[in-house]
Amino acid sequence: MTRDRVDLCVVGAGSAGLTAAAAAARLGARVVLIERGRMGGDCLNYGCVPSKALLAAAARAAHGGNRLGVEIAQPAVDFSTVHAHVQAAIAAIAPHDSRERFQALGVEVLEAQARFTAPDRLKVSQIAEGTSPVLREIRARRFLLACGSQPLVPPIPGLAGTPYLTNETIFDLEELPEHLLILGGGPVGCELGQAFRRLGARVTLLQGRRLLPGEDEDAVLPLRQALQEEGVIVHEHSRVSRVEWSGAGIRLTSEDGKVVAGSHLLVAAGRQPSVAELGLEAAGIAHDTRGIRVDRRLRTSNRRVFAAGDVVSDASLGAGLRFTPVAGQQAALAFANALLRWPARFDVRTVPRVTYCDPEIARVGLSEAEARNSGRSFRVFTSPFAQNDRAVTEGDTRGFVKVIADRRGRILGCVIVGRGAGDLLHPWCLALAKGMNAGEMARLLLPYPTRGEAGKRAAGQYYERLLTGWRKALLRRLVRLG
Ligand SMILES: Cc1cc2nc3c(=O)[nH]c(=O)nc-3n(C[C@H](O)[C@H](O)[C@H](O)COP(=O)(O)OP(=O)(O)OC[C@H]3O[C@@H](n4cnc5c(N)ncnc54)[C@H](O)[C@@H]3O)c2cc1C
Ligand SMILES: NC(=O)c1ccc[n+]([C@@H]2O[C@H](COP(=O)([O-])OP(=O)(O)OC[C@H]3O[C@@H](n4cnc5c(N)ncnc54)[C@H](O)[C@@H]3O)[C@@H](O)[C@H]2O)c1
Repeated sequence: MTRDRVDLCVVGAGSAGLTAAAAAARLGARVVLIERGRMGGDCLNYGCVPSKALLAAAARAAHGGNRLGVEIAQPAVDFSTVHAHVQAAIAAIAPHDSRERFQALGVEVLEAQARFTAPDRLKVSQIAEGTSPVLREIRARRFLLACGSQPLVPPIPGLAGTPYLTNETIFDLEELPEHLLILGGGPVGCELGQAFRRLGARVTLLQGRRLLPGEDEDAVLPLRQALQEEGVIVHEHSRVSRVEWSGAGIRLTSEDGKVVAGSHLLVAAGRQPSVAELGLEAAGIAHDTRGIRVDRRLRTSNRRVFAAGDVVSDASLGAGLRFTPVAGQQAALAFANALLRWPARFDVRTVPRVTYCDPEIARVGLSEAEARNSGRSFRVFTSPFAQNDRAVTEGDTRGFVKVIADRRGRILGCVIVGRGAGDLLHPWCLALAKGMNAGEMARLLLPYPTRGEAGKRAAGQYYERLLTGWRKALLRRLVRLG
Protein backbone atom coordinates (compact mmCIF):
# COMPACT_ATOMS: atom_id res chain seq x y z
CA MET A 1 0.00 0.00 0.00
CA THR A 2 1.36 3.42 -0.98
CA ARG A 3 0.97 6.51 1.20
CA ASP A 4 0.37 10.04 -0.05
CA ARG A 5 -0.04 13.53 1.33
CA VAL A 6 -1.99 16.01 -0.76
CA ASP A 7 -3.43 19.50 -0.28
CA LEU A 8 -7.06 18.52 -0.88
CA CYS A 9 -8.73 15.15 -1.01
CA VAL A 10 -12.25 15.29 -2.45
CA VAL A 11 -14.63 12.36 -2.00
CA GLY A 12 -17.35 12.28 -4.66
CA ALA A 13 -17.25 13.57 -8.24
CA GLY A 14 -20.73 15.08 -8.49
CA SER A 15 -21.63 18.77 -8.79
CA ALA A 16 -19.99 19.61 -5.45
CA GLY A 17 -16.82 17.53 -5.73
CA LEU A 18 -16.06 18.53 -9.32
CA THR A 19 -16.45 22.25 -8.54
CA ALA A 20 -14.00 22.15 -5.63
CA ALA A 21 -11.49 19.88 -7.38
CA ALA A 22 -11.37 22.12 -10.48
CA ALA A 23 -11.02 25.32 -8.42
CA ALA A 24 -8.22 23.89 -6.28
CA ALA A 25 -6.30 22.39 -9.21
CA ARG A 26 -6.49 25.64 -11.17
CA LEU A 27 -4.75 27.38 -8.27
CA GLY A 28 -1.96 24.81 -8.23
CA ALA A 29 -3.07 22.67 -5.28
CA ARG A 30 -2.30 18.96 -5.28
CA VAL A 31 -5.75 17.38 -5.48
CA VAL A 32 -6.99 13.82 -5.34
CA LEU A 33 -10.59 13.15 -6.38
CA ILE A 34 -12.15 9.81 -5.42
CA GLU A 35 -15.31 8.54 -7.10
CA ARG A 36 -16.80 5.08 -6.64
CA GLY A 37 -19.54 5.42 -9.25
CA ARG A 38 -19.98 7.51 -12.38
CA MET A 39 -18.17 10.81 -12.87
CA GLY A 40 -20.73 13.64 -12.73
CA GLY A 41 -22.73 12.03 -9.91
CA ASP A 42 -26.50 12.31 -9.64
CA CYS A 43 -27.10 15.46 -11.65
CA LEU A 44 -25.50 14.18 -14.84
CA ASN A 45 -26.36 10.50 -14.63
CA TYR A 46 -29.55 10.01 -12.61
CA GLY A 47 -31.00 13.47 -11.90
CA CYS A 48 -31.20 16.87 -13.60
CA VAL A 49 -29.90 15.93 -17.04
CA PRO A 50 -31.90 12.74 -17.78
CA SER A 51 -35.07 14.11 -16.14
CA LYS A 52 -34.97 17.35 -18.15
CA ALA A 53 -34.18 15.42 -21.36
CA LEU A 54 -37.20 13.18 -20.69
CA LEU A 55 -39.39 16.22 -19.93
CA ALA A 56 -38.29 17.85 -23.20
CA ALA A 57 -39.38 14.79 -25.19
CA ALA A 58 -42.62 14.68 -23.18
CA ALA A 59 -43.33 18.35 -23.97
CA ARG A 60 -43.23 17.55 -27.67
CA ALA A 61 -45.55 14.60 -27.14
CA ALA A 62 -48.08 16.83 -25.35
CA HIS A 63 -48.81 19.15 -28.24
CA GLY A 64 -51.49 17.28 -30.18
CA GLY A 65 -55.03 18.57 -30.80
CA ASN A 66 -56.30 21.95 -31.89
CA ARG A 67 -54.54 24.88 -30.28
CA LEU A 68 -54.83 28.50 -31.38
CA GLY A 69 -56.52 27.33 -34.59
CA VAL A 70 -53.72 24.97 -35.57
CA GLU A 71 -54.64 21.31 -35.76
CA ILE A 72 -51.76 18.99 -34.88
CA ALA A 73 -52.17 15.23 -35.16
CA GLN A 74 -51.55 13.37 -31.89
CA PRO A 75 -47.78 12.75 -31.90
CA ALA A 76 -46.62 9.13 -32.05
CA VAL A 77 -44.09 8.27 -29.34
CA ASP A 78 -41.24 5.86 -30.03
CA PHE A 79 -40.04 5.28 -26.48
CA SER A 80 -36.79 3.57 -27.44
CA THR A 81 -35.82 6.73 -29.37
CA VAL A 82 -36.83 8.85 -26.35
CA HIS A 83 -34.55 6.63 -24.25
CA ALA A 84 -31.76 7.16 -26.79
CA HIS A 85 -32.29 10.96 -26.60
CA VAL A 86 -31.97 10.87 -22.80
CA GLN A 87 -28.76 8.84 -22.98
CA ALA A 88 -27.41 11.09 -25.75
CA ALA A 89 -28.00 14.17 -23.58
CA ILE A 90 -25.97 12.54 -20.78
CA ALA A 91 -23.23 11.54 -23.22
CA ALA A 92 -23.05 15.06 -24.69
CA ILE A 93 -22.48 16.65 -21.28
CA ALA A 94 -20.31 13.85 -19.82
CA PRO A 95 -16.95 15.05 -21.26
CA HIS A 96 -17.22 18.18 -19.09
CA ASP A 97 -17.30 15.98 -15.97
CA SER A 98 -14.96 13.28 -17.24
CA ARG A 99 -11.91 11.74 -15.69
CA GLU A 100 -9.89 12.85 -18.74
CA ARG A 101 -10.87 16.52 -18.33
CA PHE A 102 -10.03 16.54 -14.63
CA GLN A 103 -6.72 14.76 -15.17
CA ALA A 104 -5.88 17.40 -17.77
CA LEU A 105 -6.62 20.06 -15.13
CA GLY A 106 -4.04 18.35 -12.90
CA VAL A 107 -6.42 16.44 -10.61
CA GLU A 108 -5.55 12.86 -9.75
CA VAL A 109 -8.77 10.88 -10.23
CA LEU A 110 -9.20 7.55 -8.45
CA GLU A 111 -12.14 5.32 -9.33
CA ALA A 112 -12.46 3.83 -5.90
CA GLN A 113 -14.31 3.78 -2.59
CA ALA A 114 -13.03 6.07 0.20
CA ARG A 115 -13.21 5.36 3.94
CA PHE A 116 -11.63 7.22 6.86
CA THR A 117 -9.24 5.28 9.07
CA ALA A 118 -8.15 8.27 11.22
CA PRO A 119 -8.96 12.00 11.51
CA ASP A 120 -6.31 12.90 8.90
CA ARG A 121 -6.32 9.96 6.51
CA LEU A 122 -8.50 7.69 4.52
CA LYS A 123 -8.00 4.48 2.65
CA VAL A 124 -8.98 4.05 -0.92
CA SER A 125 -10.27 0.63 -1.99
CA GLN A 126 -10.51 -0.59 -5.51
CA ILE A 127 -14.01 -1.37 -6.70
CA ALA A 128 -13.15 -3.45 -9.74
CA GLU A 129 -12.89 -7.17 -9.10
CA GLY A 130 -9.61 -9.04 -9.32
CA THR A 131 -7.44 -6.19 -8.00
CA SER A 132 -5.84 -5.61 -4.63
CA PRO A 133 -8.64 -4.48 -2.27
CA VAL A 134 -6.79 -1.53 -0.73
CA LEU A 135 -5.09 0.78 -3.18
CA ARG A 136 -3.71 3.66 -1.19
CA GLU A 137 -3.80 5.51 2.06
CA ILE A 138 -4.24 9.23 1.51
CA ARG A 139 -3.28 11.90 4.01
CA ALA A 140 -4.46 15.37 3.20
CA ARG A 141 -4.17 18.87 4.62
CA ARG A 142 -7.91 19.21 3.96
CA PHE A 143 -10.73 16.90 2.93
CA LEU A 144 -13.98 17.74 1.21
CA LEU A 145 -16.82 15.27 1.58
CA ALA A 146 -19.08 15.64 -1.44
CA CYS A 147 -20.64 12.18 -1.32
CA GLY A 148 -24.17 13.24 -2.24
CA SER A 149 -27.38 11.40 -1.47
CA GLN A 150 -29.31 8.38 -2.63
CA PRO A 151 -33.00 7.49 -2.89
CA LEU A 152 -34.71 7.01 0.44
CA VAL A 153 -36.62 3.74 0.38
CA PRO A 154 -39.13 3.82 3.24
CA PRO A 155 -39.56 0.69 5.37
CA ILE A 156 -43.03 -0.08 4.00
CA PRO A 157 -44.12 -3.71 4.42
CA GLY A 158 -43.74 -5.56 1.11
CA LEU A 159 -41.59 -2.91 -0.61
CA ALA A 160 -38.23 -4.64 -0.16
CA GLY A 161 -39.50 -7.78 -1.92
CA THR A 162 -41.00 -5.81 -4.84
CA PRO A 163 -39.10 -4.86 -7.99
CA TYR A 164 -39.23 -1.06 -7.81
CA LEU A 165 -37.59 1.73 -9.78
CA THR A 166 -35.80 4.80 -8.42
CA ASN A 167 -34.19 7.76 -10.16
CA GLU A 168 -31.08 5.56 -10.46
CA THR A 169 -32.84 2.96 -12.64
CA ILE A 170 -35.87 4.59 -14.30
CA PHE A 171 -33.82 6.25 -17.06
CA ASP A 172 -32.58 2.80 -18.13
CA LEU A 173 -36.10 1.72 -19.17
CA GLU A 174 -36.18 1.09 -22.90
CA GLU A 175 -39.89 0.28 -22.98
CA LEU A 176 -42.66 2.55 -21.79
CA PRO A 177 -44.30 1.21 -18.61
CA GLU A 178 -47.93 0.32 -19.14
CA HIS A 179 -49.07 1.79 -15.79
CA LEU A 180 -46.53 3.58 -13.60
CA LEU A 181 -47.34 3.91 -9.91
CA ILE A 182 -45.41 6.70 -8.18
CA LEU A 183 -44.81 6.75 -4.45
CA GLY A 184 -44.15 10.38 -3.54
CA GLY A 185 -45.30 13.75 -4.90
CA GLY A 186 -42.19 15.88 -4.46
CA PRO A 187 -40.24 17.26 -7.45
CA VAL A 188 -39.15 13.79 -8.63
CA GLY A 189 -42.68 12.34 -8.52
CA CYS A 190 -44.28 15.38 -10.20
CA GLU A 191 -41.67 15.79 -12.96
CA LEU A 192 -41.45 12.13 -13.85
CA GLY A 193 -45.21 11.59 -13.43
CA GLN A 194 -45.99 14.29 -15.97
CA ALA A 195 -43.23 13.11 -18.34
CA PHE A 196 -44.33 9.46 -18.39
CA ARG A 197 -48.00 10.40 -18.75
CA ARG A 198 -47.27 12.66 -21.72
CA LEU A 199 -45.22 9.89 -23.31
CA GLY A 200 -48.25 7.60 -23.13
CA ALA A 201 -48.05 5.63 -19.87
CA ARG A 202 -50.91 5.50 -17.41
CA VAL A 203 -49.69 7.17 -14.22
CA THR A 204 -51.05 7.03 -10.65
CA LEU A 205 -49.29 9.11 -8.00
CA LEU A 206 -49.75 8.71 -4.26
CA GLN A 207 -48.45 11.48 -2.06
CA GLY A 208 -48.50 11.35 1.76
CA ARG A 209 -49.09 15.11 2.05
CA ARG A 210 -50.16 17.54 -0.66
CA LEU A 211 -48.15 17.83 -3.88
CA LEU A 212 -44.87 19.74 -3.47
CA PRO A 213 -45.49 20.58 0.19
CA GLY A 214 -42.54 23.01 0.25
CA GLU A 215 -44.25 25.38 -2.20
CA ASP A 216 -47.18 27.74 -1.64
CA GLU A 217 -50.59 26.17 -2.30
CA ASP A 218 -51.50 28.84 -4.90
CA ALA A 219 -48.30 27.93 -6.77
CA VAL A 220 -49.12 24.22 -6.78
CA LEU A 221 -52.75 24.65 -7.85
CA PRO A 222 -52.12 25.19 -11.62
CA LEU A 223 -49.78 22.20 -11.69
CA ARG A 224 -52.28 19.96 -9.93
CA GLN A 225 -54.91 21.01 -12.48
CA ALA A 226 -52.53 20.36 -15.39
CA LEU A 227 -51.56 16.91 -14.12
CA GLN A 228 -55.19 15.93 -13.63
CA GLU A 229 -56.31 17.33 -17.01
CA GLU A 230 -53.55 15.37 -18.70
CA GLY A 231 -54.74 12.17 -17.03
CA VAL A 232 -52.34 11.67 -14.12
CA ILE A 233 -54.36 10.18 -11.28
CA VAL A 234 -53.25 12.10 -8.20
CA HIS A 235 -54.06 10.92 -4.67
CA GLU A 236 -52.91 13.48 -2.11
CA HIS A 237 -52.84 12.82 1.64
CA SER A 238 -52.53 9.13 0.79
CA ARG A 239 -49.60 7.60 2.63
CA VAL A 240 -48.63 4.22 1.19
CA SER A 241 -48.56 1.63 3.98
CA ARG A 242 -48.36 -1.69 2.09
CA VAL A 243 -46.90 -2.92 -1.17
CA GLU A 244 -47.81 -6.24 -2.81
CA TRP A 245 -46.28 -7.80 -5.88
CA SER A 246 -47.52 -10.74 -7.92
CA GLY A 247 -47.11 -11.86 -11.52
CA ALA A 248 -50.11 -9.65 -12.34
CA GLY A 249 -48.38 -6.46 -11.18
CA ILE A 250 -47.88 -4.22 -8.16
CA ARG A 251 -50.53 -3.11 -5.67
CA LEU A 252 -50.25 -0.21 -3.23
CA THR A 253 -52.48 0.29 -0.22
CA SER A 254 -52.55 3.63 1.56
CA GLU A 255 -53.40 4.55 5.15
CA ASP A 256 -56.61 6.22 3.95
CA GLY A 257 -57.77 2.92 2.42
CA LYS A 258 -56.96 3.50 -1.26
CA VAL A 259 -55.83 0.50 -3.27
CA VAL A 260 -54.18 1.10 -6.64
CA ALA A 261 -52.58 -1.37 -9.03
CA GLY A 262 -50.06 -0.90 -11.84
CA SER A 263 -47.29 -2.55 -13.83
CA HIS A 264 -44.28 -0.59 -12.47
CA LEU A 265 -43.46 1.31 -9.27
CA LEU A 266 -41.26 4.39 -8.93
CA VAL A 267 -40.16 5.18 -5.38
CA ALA A 268 -39.70 8.97 -5.16
CA ALA A 269 -39.98 9.39 -1.40
CA GLY A 270 -37.01 11.67 -0.72
CA ARG A 271 -33.27 11.34 -0.27
CA GLN A 272 -30.82 10.04 2.31
CA PRO A 273 -27.17 11.07 2.64
CA SER A 274 -24.52 8.67 1.29
CA VAL A 275 -22.44 8.33 4.45
CA ALA A 276 -22.84 4.68 5.42
CA GLU A 277 -19.41 3.48 4.21
CA LEU A 278 -17.36 6.59 4.94
CA GLY A 279 -16.02 5.64 8.38
CA LEU A 280 -17.07 9.05 9.80
CA GLU A 281 -16.64 7.85 13.39
CA ALA A 282 -12.95 7.09 12.78
CA ALA A 283 -12.48 10.74 11.76
CA GLY A 284 -14.66 12.25 14.51
CA ILE A 285 -17.11 13.77 12.04
CA ALA A 286 -20.53 14.51 13.56
CA HIS A 287 -23.55 13.47 11.52
CA ASP A 288 -27.19 12.52 11.89
CA THR A 289 -29.68 10.59 9.79
CA ARG A 290 -30.04 13.64 7.53
CA GLY A 291 -26.34 14.00 6.77
CA ILE A 292 -23.05 15.52 7.87
CA ARG A 293 -23.28 18.49 10.22
CA VAL A 294 -21.46 21.64 9.12
CA ASP A 295 -21.32 25.28 10.14
CA ARG A 296 -22.01 28.11 7.70
CA ARG A 297 -18.42 27.90 6.52
CA LEU A 298 -19.08 24.26 5.59
CA ARG A 299 -16.71 22.95 8.30
CA THR A 300 -17.48 19.64 9.97
CA SER A 301 -16.67 18.80 13.59
CA ASN A 302 -13.21 17.71 12.34
CA ARG A 303 -11.34 20.92 11.51
CA ARG A 304 -9.56 19.34 8.53
CA VAL A 305 -12.76 18.15 6.94
CA PHE A 306 -15.40 20.14 5.05
CA ALA A 307 -18.63 18.94 3.43
CA ALA A 308 -20.79 20.29 0.61
CA GLY A 309 -23.88 19.40 -1.42
CA ASP A 310 -26.53 16.78 -0.83
CA VAL A 311 -24.51 15.06 1.92
CA VAL A 312 -24.87 18.09 4.24
CA SER A 313 -27.46 17.60 6.97
CA ASP A 314 -30.75 19.51 6.68
CA ALA A 315 -30.28 20.29 10.36
CA SER A 316 -27.16 22.39 9.64
CA LEU A 317 -28.09 24.98 7.01
CA GLY A 318 -31.82 24.44 6.48
CA ALA A 319 -34.03 21.82 4.90
CA GLY A 320 -34.74 21.47 1.19
CA LEU A 321 -31.38 22.58 -0.19
CA ARG A 322 -30.62 19.56 -2.38
CA PHE A 323 -30.02 21.30 -5.70
CA THR A 324 -27.12 21.35 -8.14
CA PRO A 325 -26.25 25.07 -7.85
CA VAL A 326 -26.31 24.77 -4.06
CA ALA A 327 -23.86 21.85 -4.25
CA GLY A 328 -21.61 23.90 -6.55
CA GLN A 329 -21.71 27.03 -4.44
CA GLN A 330 -21.18 25.21 -1.16
CA ALA A 331 -18.19 23.43 -2.69
CA ALA A 332 -16.68 26.71 -3.89
CA LEU A 333 -17.13 28.21 -0.41
CA ALA A 334 -15.74 25.10 1.28
CA PHE A 335 -12.67 25.29 -0.98
CA ALA A 336 -12.21 28.99 -0.14
CA ASN A 337 -12.44 28.26 3.58
CA ALA A 338 -10.31 25.12 3.44
CA LEU A 339 -7.39 26.20 1.27
CA LEU A 340 -7.53 29.99 0.96
CA ARG A 341 -8.59 30.57 4.59
CA TRP A 342 -11.18 32.96 3.18
CA PRO A 343 -14.05 33.18 5.69
CA ALA A 344 -16.87 32.67 3.17
CA ARG A 345 -20.32 31.72 4.45
CA PHE A 346 -23.20 30.03 2.72
CA ASP A 347 -26.29 32.25 2.44
CA VAL A 348 -29.48 30.18 2.48
CA ARG A 349 -31.63 33.24 1.71
CA THR A 350 -30.74 33.33 -1.97
CA VAL A 351 -31.28 29.68 -2.93
CA PRO A 352 -33.34 29.33 -6.13
CA ARG A 353 -35.40 26.23 -6.99
CA VAL A 354 -37.47 25.20 -9.97
CA THR A 355 -39.79 22.25 -10.50
CA TYR A 356 -39.63 21.71 -14.25
CA CYS A 357 -43.19 20.55 -14.82
CA ASP A 358 -45.56 22.35 -17.16
CA PRO A 359 -46.35 24.89 -15.74
CA GLU A 360 -42.99 25.40 -14.08
CA ILE A 361 -42.86 26.44 -10.43
CA ALA A 362 -39.87 28.66 -9.62
CA ARG A 363 -38.89 30.36 -6.43
CA VAL A 364 -36.04 32.28 -4.86
CA GLY A 365 -35.97 33.33 -1.22
CA LEU A 366 -39.01 33.07 1.01
CA SER A 367 -42.33 31.63 -0.10
CA GLU A 368 -45.44 33.39 1.20
CA ALA A 369 -45.99 30.57 3.71
CA GLU A 370 -42.40 30.83 4.95
CA ALA A 371 -42.74 34.61 5.30
CA ARG A 372 -45.91 34.08 7.35
CA ASN A 373 -44.27 31.43 9.55
CA SER A 374 -41.27 33.69 10.15
CA GLY A 375 -43.49 36.06 12.12
CA ARG A 376 -42.11 39.14 10.34
CA SER A 377 -44.33 41.69 8.68
CA PHE A 378 -44.36 41.46 4.91
CA ARG A 379 -46.36 42.37 1.82
CA VAL A 380 -47.30 40.32 -1.20
CA PHE A 381 -47.57 41.77 -4.71
CA THR A 382 -49.05 39.42 -7.31
CA SER A 383 -49.50 39.81 -11.05
CA PRO A 384 -51.31 36.98 -12.88
CA PHE A 385 -50.22 36.01 -16.40
CA ALA A 386 -53.89 36.51 -17.38
CA GLN A 387 -52.99 40.25 -17.33
CA ASN A 388 -49.76 39.81 -19.32
CA ASP A 389 -50.08 40.60 -23.02
CA ARG A 390 -47.48 38.06 -24.16
CA ALA A 391 -49.16 35.25 -22.22
CA VAL A 392 -52.52 36.26 -23.71
CA THR A 393 -51.10 36.17 -27.26
CA GLU A 394 -49.63 32.75 -26.57
CA GLY A 395 -52.94 31.44 -25.25
CA ASP A 396 -51.27 30.25 -22.06
CA THR A 397 -52.21 32.47 -19.13
CA ARG A 398 -51.68 29.93 -16.35
CA GLY A 399 -49.80 31.16 -13.31
CA PHE A 400 -48.47 34.41 -11.86
CA VAL A 401 -45.52 36.30 -10.47
CA LYS A 402 -45.69 36.86 -6.73
CA VAL A 403 -43.21 39.14 -4.97
CA ILE A 404 -42.78 38.99 -1.22
CA ALA A 405 -41.25 42.14 0.27
CA ASP A 406 -40.74 43.61 3.71
CA ARG A 407 -42.58 46.74 4.84
CA ARG A 408 -40.00 49.01 3.19
CA GLY A 409 -40.22 47.11 -0.11
CA ARG A 410 -37.01 45.08 0.23
CA ILE A 411 -37.47 41.86 -1.68
CA LEU A 412 -37.60 38.73 0.48
CA GLY A 413 -38.75 36.24 -2.11
CA CYS A 414 -40.29 35.71 -5.51
CA VAL A 415 -42.52 32.85 -6.70
CA ILE A 416 -43.21 32.44 -10.41
CA VAL A 417 -45.59 29.86 -11.86
CA GLY A 418 -46.05 29.44 -15.60
CA ARG A 419 -44.30 28.81 -18.88
CA GLY A 420 -40.55 29.49 -18.62
CA ALA A 421 -40.78 30.40 -14.93
CA GLY A 422 -37.24 29.16 -14.23
CA ASP A 423 -35.71 31.58 -16.73
CA LEU A 424 -37.99 34.41 -15.60
CA LEU A 425 -36.60 33.97 -12.08
CA HIS A 426 -33.07 35.15 -12.95
CA PRO A 427 -33.53 38.93 -12.35
CA TRP A 428 -35.20 38.11 -9.04
CA CYS A 429 -32.19 36.03 -7.97
CA LEU A 430 -30.06 39.11 -8.65
CA ALA A 431 -32.53 41.38 -6.86
CA LEU A 432 -32.47 39.19 -3.77
CA ALA A 433 -28.69 38.74 -3.79
CA LYS A 434 -28.19 42.52 -4.08
CA GLY A 435 -30.79 43.40 -1.44
CA MET A 436 -32.88 45.31 -3.98
CA ASN A 437 -36.21 46.96 -3.46
CA ALA A 438 -39.51 46.30 -5.26
CA GLY A 439 -39.44 49.93 -6.43
CA GLU A 440 -36.15 49.34 -8.27
CA MET A 441 -37.63 46.34 -10.07
CA ALA A 442 -40.73 48.35 -10.97
CA ARG A 443 -38.62 51.08 -12.61
CA LEU A 444 -36.82 48.69 -15.00
CA LEU A 445 -37.40 49.36 -18.68
CA LEU A 446 -38.34 46.00 -20.22
CA PRO A 447 -39.14 44.89 -23.76
CA TYR A 448 -42.79 44.52 -24.76
CA PRO A 449 -44.52 42.10 -24.99
CA THR A 450 -42.65 39.74 -22.70
CA ARG A 451 -43.60 37.50 -19.81
CA GLY A 452 -40.98 39.24 -17.67
CA GLU A 453 -43.23 42.29 -17.57
CA ALA A 454 -45.49 40.40 -15.15
CA GLY A 455 -42.72 40.71 -12.54
CA LYS A 456 -42.36 44.44 -13.14
CA ARG A 457 -46.11 44.78 -12.82
CA ALA A 458 -46.16 42.88 -9.54
CA ALA A 459 -43.36 45.07 -8.19
CA GLY A 460 -45.22 48.17 -9.41
CA GLN A 461 -47.92 47.50 -6.83
CA TYR A 462 -45.38 48.74 -4.32
CA TYR A 463 -46.00 52.27 -5.66
CA GLU A 464 -49.76 51.80 -5.89
CA ARG A 465 -49.72 51.01 -2.20
CA LEU A 466 -47.79 54.23 -1.54
CA LEU A 467 -50.32 56.28 -3.51
CA THR A 468 -52.78 56.60 -0.67
CA GLY A 469 -53.46 59.14 2.07
CA TRP A 470 -51.18 62.17 2.35
CA ARG A 471 -48.83 61.04 -0.45
CA LYS A 472 -51.71 60.90 -2.91
CA ALA A 473 -52.97 64.30 -1.77
CA LEU A 474 -49.49 65.80 -2.18
CA LEU A 475 -49.04 64.41 -5.69
CA ARG A 476 -52.48 65.68 -6.75
CA ARG A 477 -51.52 69.09 -5.57
CA LEU A 478 -48.23 68.99 -7.50
CA VAL A 479 -50.12 67.95 -10.65
CA ARG A 480 -52.48 70.87 -10.28
CA LEU A 481 -49.61 73.31 -9.66
CA GLY A 482 -47.55 71.94 -12.60
C1 LIG B 1 -34.43 12.89 -10.44
C2 LIG B 1 -33.70 14.10 -9.94
C3 LIG B 1 -33.75 15.29 -10.66
C4 LIG B 1 -33.08 16.42 -10.20
N1 LIG B 1 -33.20 17.57 -10.91
C5 LIG B 1 -32.57 18.68 -10.48
C6 LIG B 1 -32.67 19.89 -11.21
O1 LIG B 1 -33.33 19.96 -12.24
N2 LIG B 1 -32.01 20.99 -10.74
C7 LIG B 1 -31.27 20.95 -9.59
O2 LIG B 1 -30.69 21.98 -9.22
N3 LIG B 1 -31.16 19.80 -8.87
C8 LIG B 1 -31.78 18.67 -9.30
N4 LIG B 1 -31.65 17.51 -8.59
C9 LIG B 1 -30.78 17.50 -7.40
C10 LIG B 1 -29.29 17.36 -7.82
O3 LIG B 1 -29.14 16.25 -8.67
C11 LIG B 1 -28.41 17.19 -6.58
O4 LIG B 1 -28.67 18.22 -5.65
C12 LIG B 1 -26.92 17.24 -6.94
O5 LIG B 1 -26.62 16.29 -7.93
C13 LIG B 1 -26.07 16.98 -5.69
O6 LIG B 1 -24.72 16.98 -6.05
P1 LIG B 1 -23.62 16.40 -5.04
O7 LIG B 1 -22.31 16.67 -5.67
O8 LIG B 1 -23.87 16.89 -3.68
O9 LIG B 1 -23.89 14.82 -4.99
P2 LIG B 1 -23.87 13.68 -6.11
O10 LIG B 1 -24.12 14.23 -7.46
O11 LIG B 1 -24.77 12.61 -5.61
O12 LIG B 1 -22.36 13.15 -6.11
C14 LIG B 1 -21.82 12.41 -5.04
C15 LIG B 1 -20.85 11.38 -5.59
O13 LIG B 1 -20.11 10.82 -4.49
C16 LIG B 1 -19.84 9.46 -4.77
N5 LIG B 1 -19.54 8.78 -3.48
C17 LIG B 1 -20.37 8.67 -2.41
N6 LIG B 1 -19.73 8.04 -1.39
C18 LIG B 1 -18.48 7.76 -1.84
C19 LIG B 1 -17.33 7.11 -1.25
N7 LIG B 1 -17.35 6.65 0.01
N8 LIG B 1 -16.22 6.98 -2.00
C20 LIG B 1 -16.18 7.45 -3.28
N9 LIG B 1 -17.22 8.07 -3.87
C21 LIG B 1 -18.35 8.23 -3.16
C22 LIG B 1 -21.13 8.98 -5.44
O14 LIG B 1 -20.89 7.84 -6.24
C23 LIG B 1 -21.55 10.21 -6.27
O15 LIG B 1 -21.14 10.12 -7.61
C24 LIG B 1 -32.31 16.35 -9.02
C25 LIG B 1 -32.23 15.15 -8.30
C26 LIG B 1 -32.91 14.04 -8.75
C27 LIG B 1 -32.82 12.77 -7.96
N1 LIG C 1 -36.20 20.37 -10.37
C1 LIG C 1 -35.40 20.13 -9.35
O1 LIG C 1 -34.61 20.97 -8.92
C2 LIG C 1 -35.44 18.80 -8.70
C3 LIG C 1 -36.08 17.72 -9.32
C4 LIG C 1 -36.08 16.51 -8.67
C5 LIG C 1 -35.44 16.38 -7.45
N2 LIG C 1 -34.83 17.44 -6.88
C6 LIG C 1 -34.16 17.30 -5.56
O2 LIG C 1 -34.26 15.97 -5.11
C7 LIG C 1 -34.91 15.94 -3.86
C8 LIG C 1 -35.70 14.69 -3.72
O3 LIG C 1 -36.91 14.74 -4.45
P1 LIG C 1 -38.10 13.76 -4.08
O4 LIG C 1 -39.26 14.20 -4.86
O5 LIG C 1 -37.64 12.34 -4.16
O6 LIG C 1 -38.24 14.00 -2.53
P2 LIG C 1 -39.12 14.97 -1.60
O7 LIG C 1 -38.66 14.69 -0.23
O8 LIG C 1 -39.10 16.35 -2.08
O9 LIG C 1 -40.62 14.42 -1.80
C9 LIG C 1 -40.94 13.10 -1.48
C10 LIG C 1 -42.38 13.04 -1.05
O10 LIG C 1 -42.68 11.67 -0.83
C11 LIG C 1 -43.69 11.62 0.14
N3 LIG C 1 -43.72 10.30 0.78
C12 LIG C 1 -42.78 9.75 1.60
N4 LIG C 1 -43.19 8.53 2.03
C13 LIG C 1 -44.41 8.30 1.47
C14 LIG C 1 -45.35 7.25 1.56
N5 LIG C 1 -45.13 6.16 2.30
N6 LIG C 1 -46.50 7.37 0.85
C15 LIG C 1 -46.76 8.47 0.10
N7 LIG C 1 -45.90 9.51 0.00
C16 LIG C 1 -44.74 9.44 0.69
C17 LIG C 1 -43.38 12.74 1.13
O11 LIG C 1 -44.59 13.24 1.67
C18 LIG C 1 -42.66 13.77 0.27
O12 LIG C 1 -43.41 14.93 0.05
C19 LIG C 1 -35.74 17.22 -3.84
O13 LIG C 1 -36.03 17.64 -2.55
C20 LIG C 1 -34.85 18.18 -4.55
O14 LIG C 1 -33.93 18.72 -3.63
C21 LIG C 1 -34.82 18.63 -7.48
